[in-house]
Amino acid sequence: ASSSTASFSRTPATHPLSPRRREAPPREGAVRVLPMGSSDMASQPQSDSVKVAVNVRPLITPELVLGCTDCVTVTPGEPQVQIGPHVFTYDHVYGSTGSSSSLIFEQCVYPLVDSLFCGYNTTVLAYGQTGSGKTYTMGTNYSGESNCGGIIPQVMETIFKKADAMKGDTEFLIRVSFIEIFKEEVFDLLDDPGSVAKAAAPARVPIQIRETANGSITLAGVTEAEVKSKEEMALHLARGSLSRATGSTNMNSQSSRSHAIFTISIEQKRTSSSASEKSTSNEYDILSSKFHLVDLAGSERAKRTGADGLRLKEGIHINRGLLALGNVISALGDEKKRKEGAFVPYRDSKLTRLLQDSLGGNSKTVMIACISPADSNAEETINTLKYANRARNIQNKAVINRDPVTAEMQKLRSQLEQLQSELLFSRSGSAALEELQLLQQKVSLLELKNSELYCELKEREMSCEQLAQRAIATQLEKDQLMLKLESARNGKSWDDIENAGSEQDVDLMKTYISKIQQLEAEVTRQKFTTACRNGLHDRLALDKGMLLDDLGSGCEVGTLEVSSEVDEEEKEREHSSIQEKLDMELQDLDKRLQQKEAEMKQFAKSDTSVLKQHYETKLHEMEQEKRAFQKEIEDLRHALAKLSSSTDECSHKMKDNYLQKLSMLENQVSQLKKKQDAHQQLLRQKQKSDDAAMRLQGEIQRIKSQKGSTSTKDQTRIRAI
Ligand SMILES: Nc1ncnc2c1ncn2[C@@H]1O[C@H](COP(=O)(O)OP(=O)(O)OP(=O)(O)O)[C@@H](O)[C@H]1O
Repeated sequence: ASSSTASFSRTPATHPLSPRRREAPPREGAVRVLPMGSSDMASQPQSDSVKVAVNVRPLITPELVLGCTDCVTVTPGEPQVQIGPHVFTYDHVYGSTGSSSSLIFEQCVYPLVDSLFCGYNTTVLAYGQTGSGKTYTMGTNYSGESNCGGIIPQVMETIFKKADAMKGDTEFLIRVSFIEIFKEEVFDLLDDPGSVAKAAAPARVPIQIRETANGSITLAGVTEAEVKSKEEMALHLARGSLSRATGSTNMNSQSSRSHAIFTISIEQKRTSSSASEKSTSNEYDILSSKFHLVDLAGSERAKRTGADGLRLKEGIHINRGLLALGNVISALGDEKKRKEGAFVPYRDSKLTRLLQDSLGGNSKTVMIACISPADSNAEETINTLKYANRARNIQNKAVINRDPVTAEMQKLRSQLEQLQSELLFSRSGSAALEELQLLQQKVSLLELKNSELYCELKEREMSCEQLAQRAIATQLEKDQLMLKLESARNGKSWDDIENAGSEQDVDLMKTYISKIQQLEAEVTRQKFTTACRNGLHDRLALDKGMLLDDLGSGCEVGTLEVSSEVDEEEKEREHSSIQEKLDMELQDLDKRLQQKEAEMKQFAKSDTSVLKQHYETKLHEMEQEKRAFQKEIEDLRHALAKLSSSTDECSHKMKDNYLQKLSMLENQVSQLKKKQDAHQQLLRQKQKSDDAAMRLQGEIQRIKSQKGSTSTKDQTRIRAI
């Protein structure tokens, strides 16, 4: 981890991978930034409105215990939320019978990761009242569990997947920082490795916010830890989450008392080796971009949170920061004010200063408004929805962040080359100079075309990837529906069917589907290779025919005979090199087939009957356990019902105890149910994957025999030639 000046600026710091890297001073110092108008180094700003999604969490146990009812309605098939007489429309709505919450990442955040790799700054911001599910949605309270489903863990995974895929021609430098704004002071959550103990909090030194001459915001001395893997990044997230200030209130037993910003910085340098690539890569040389993942503290009312003393003070600071944020959103979201160029009060709080670029600046931003559906929270929910609605009008101006020093160097270098060649050719006459200029024009046109094609290629690659993801999702949905249908046919009740399918199963299904897709793609590729090779042989045969025709057409002149001999020799050489190539291709094919076969064997190796027996015993045990828990729950509910009529202190305490125990038991039962369903799904999945493996094995067998026959044909043809 390095301690440096982190930039929240509109443009990047100098890339450490650049040829002449400027070392940043250890704690503070101005980062060289590119003026917004420099069009040769930064691309034209993309006007982009802030996208807003609403996530409605389910009613949680404390709300159910209090007898709250659901007062939020999502219009089917529309990103629209209704609460009382108010109707709001957003870019997306999730939860409470809107789209499934698991789609948030895919639809809202995945495109931002793509933009991050194209050099844009990006932000995801979770906003909402206390206890509305911001931390849950963002996954900020990450404890190291691999499958917690929050946005940040998924972002981490996707970033490293993409970086791995681009490793061939791009060098990456990935860093993370994690800060919190607690009582209007900024603290570094990665600063102290042992900062788990909250008692150490007073010793923490707040970080200063600095503003450079051109208005960019930096954090002096914040830890920017370089990470090489998803696991390393996750470790920093988990460590920072532990250090974050949380406390218990009546509204949330684990309430975040600070605004947290987890920032992933990516610096990429293309390392294209071929000369043609180099000529077009100038513009893509070094890109620096940042992904801010913001989990705000929730707005709260002291009356409802029951906060006093320290908690009350924290609450006041939280509300003050959120009020300032609300004012900024209002100023930016009001079209009339924006057109009049009204003042935006970014400087009113540290939160708004740090989010200056995310709201109305150089960033592509998605805001996720989290709401509770409980009628007791209706007033706060309406407020959140109103703010979210206003945020949709905010216009950002995102630019691709290129490293300014490298871009400047590149420009100077090409100027120098131009001048040198002009000087050289001015000495050898004006005709040569004209010719040179024509050639230069041609070259720059070709370079332009090349870079356009490169961009198009990248876009196509991205859309291909997205399509593949969509295909997996659709297949998954189809499989789930088939499972449900099967369950319905087996006489399962609708409730059981609806509740079946834990996240674990969904993941397992995803893995199988993508594996099957991979194998199918491999099979198609091999078919294609065989077809290409056959085409090549046909062409070779044709060539040979033409050659014989040429020879037989009576070349009487001696010189012609000589040239034919030379031609023949050349063709022979060509053919033998093609033969070598084909041999290598065949060997490669053989190797691949062996690999696939080994994979298939592995796939089919596990003994279904033993597995089945194991799972069935497990299922039986779980059923027993679940029944015992359910009985206990029933008993507790009876006891509770009896106690609810009495008002004395002792019964009150007992009631509290029972409630606690009840929610604990409910939790255990739901865990067990999930496990049980997971086991059942595993059994079904095993069967399915066996079928798929069989199918693929058949396919491979077919290719093998095809390969055998084509290889004999190859040999015969080549021998004939
Ligand atoms: N989608 C969801 N499904 C199930 N439970 C949820 C969901 N979202 C939130 N919860 C539960 O609601 C409670 C409050 O969530 P969380 O702590 O994320 O709220 P918050 O908005 O971050 O609150 P605060 O602002 O006080 O920190 C937690 O117990 C969490 O497990």
